[in-house]
Amino acid sequence: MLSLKISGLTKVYLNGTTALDQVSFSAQPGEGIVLLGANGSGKSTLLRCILGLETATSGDICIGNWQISQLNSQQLRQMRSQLGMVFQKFHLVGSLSAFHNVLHGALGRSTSPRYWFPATAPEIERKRAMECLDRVNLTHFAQQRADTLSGGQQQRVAIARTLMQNPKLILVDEPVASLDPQAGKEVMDLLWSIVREQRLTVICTLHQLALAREYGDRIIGLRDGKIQMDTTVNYLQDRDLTMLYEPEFGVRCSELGIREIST
Ligand SMILES: Nc1ncnc2c1ncn2[C@@H]1O[C@H](COP(=O)(O)OP(=O)(O)OP(=O)(O)O)[C@@H](O)[C@H]1O
Repeated sequence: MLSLKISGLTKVYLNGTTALDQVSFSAQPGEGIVLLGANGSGKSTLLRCILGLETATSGDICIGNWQISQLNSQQLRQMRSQLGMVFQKFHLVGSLSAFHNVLHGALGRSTSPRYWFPATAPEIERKRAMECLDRVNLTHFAQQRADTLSGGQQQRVAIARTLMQNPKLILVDEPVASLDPQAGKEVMDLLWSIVREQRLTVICTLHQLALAREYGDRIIGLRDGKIQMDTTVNYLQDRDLTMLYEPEFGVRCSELGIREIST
């Protein structure tokens, strides 16, 4: 379990775009945060800064005892090995089996070539990979090529690969954007039950407001790189959601599943 503290984080890209503007918040161990915001509001930039893939223009990020701006590249790699990442597009190696993809989750622990192949990986890692596949209910698909699995199954393999890392904090970027509603719900149920049982800290970007309401303990909304709202789901107001998405983006509230505001 890791805590996360973001203080005054600002990111201005070289072309002058301010993607994040004085973003500050903390996440406690075991907290499930859903990050909302229209396209271009800064969600991916925030995740990339947390991963140390983008350098902040100012401000800082502390993950556990690591202060990201102070880390050298070796320390950054060490820090990243504690973070799991689940992406919209799965990022599996399609020609490899589900099992082999999951095994690759152990590569953060060792760069030894032994870890690259199922035949040479240590027995303990192979056993763990099967346990991770079992946790996502894919034991029977272990030897199947990843690119022959359905989208929902591929996302479950990606979750198993993340589990293989033994992450303390998980960053999830639109995990169900390429899935149909049923598969998306199954993936979210699975992901959140794992997060709960392991008390992982999770930050998950979503575009589906119904899912955000269902799964987020806490919802942080970004607009134009600024935090527009930070609230627990019980206190989430339709008005707050409207402020995130309207009016500049021209999205009708009803299309987003937000009730129209009567005032
Ligand atoms: N490498 C980059 N160089 C310049 N500008 C960038 C770069 N990456 C992102 N931006 C800009 O930063 C802003 C925030 O982008 P970001 O991708 O973080 O938003 P987002 O909320 O993740 O959007 P989406 O929901 O569409 O994924 C946008 O205006 C985007 O055009």
